[in-house]
Amino acid sequence: MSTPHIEAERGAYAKTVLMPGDPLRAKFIAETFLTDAVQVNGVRGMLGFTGKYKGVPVSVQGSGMGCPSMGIYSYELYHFYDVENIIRIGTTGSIREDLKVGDLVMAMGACTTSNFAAQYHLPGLFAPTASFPLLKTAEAIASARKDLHCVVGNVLSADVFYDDVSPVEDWRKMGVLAIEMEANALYCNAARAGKQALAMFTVSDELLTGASASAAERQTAFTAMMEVALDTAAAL
Ligand SMILES: O=P(O)(O)O[C@H]1O[C@H](CO)[C@@H](O)[C@H]1O
Ligand SMILES: O=c1cc[nH]c(=O)[nH]1
Repeated sequence: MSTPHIEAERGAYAKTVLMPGDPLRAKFIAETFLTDAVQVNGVRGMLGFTGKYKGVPVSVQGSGMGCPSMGIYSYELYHFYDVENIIRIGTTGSIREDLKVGDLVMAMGACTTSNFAAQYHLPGLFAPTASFPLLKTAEAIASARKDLHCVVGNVLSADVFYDDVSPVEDWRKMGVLAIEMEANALYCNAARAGKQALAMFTVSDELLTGASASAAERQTAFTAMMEVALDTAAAL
C-alpha cells in the first residue's frame, strides 16, 4: 500500500510519529537518536524513518511547511498508517518578552490565519487543542530538565511567513506566545480522526527583539526538544 505522498507499506510507521517541518531534521533524529532506523519514505524528499528509542518503536516524518502540507502528511499517517500519536517538533518566533531563543513552547491551543477548518462546515469556530495526555506527559518530562525553560499556552499557526503587515501585536494582546505554521492543521486532523497530537517548538527567533538562534544554539536547544519528544513517545 502507498499513498500519493508516502511510499511506505502499511505497518511501516510506529504508533507514535515525531514530525519536524524539515525532512533533514527527521534524518538527523533518526541518525542521532534511533537504533535500527530504516527509511520508510522518500517521496518528494519528505523523508520518514522508523526505528527504536530506548527500545520503543518510534517514527519520524517530515511535514513540510504550512497547514496544507502538514494537513496531507498527518491525514495520511492517521488514516492510512494506523498512527495514534503525532508530536510536532518545530521552530517558532516568540512574541512575548520572557520567551527567549532556546526556550521550549508547548501548544495547548493553536489559533490560525488558515482556512483549514472551513472544510468541516461547523456552525461556529473550532478551537484546536493539544491532546491532554500527550501534553501532560511532555510537560512533566520537560519541566524535570534543568536545561530547559518550558512554557505552555496558545500559539498562532500562520499562513504567511512574510507578512505585509505584522500581526504580532494583535495576537500578543490575546496572550498568544509564539508564531509557527502547522500546529492548527495537525490538531484539526487529530480531532477529526479521533487521534492524539501535540506540537512543541524551540524558539528560534524573538520577534519583539529581532534576536535569533546561533548555529550552536540551534544544535543544542533543538536537540533538547527532540529528547523531550522522544522521551514522551517512549512513555506513552
Ligand atoms: O521548523 P519548522 O518545523 O519547519 O517550523 C517553522 O519553520 C518554518 C518557517 O521557517 C515553518 O514550517 C514554521 O512552522
Ligand atoms: O518567526 C518564525 C520562526 C519560525 N517559524 C515561524 O513560522 N516564524
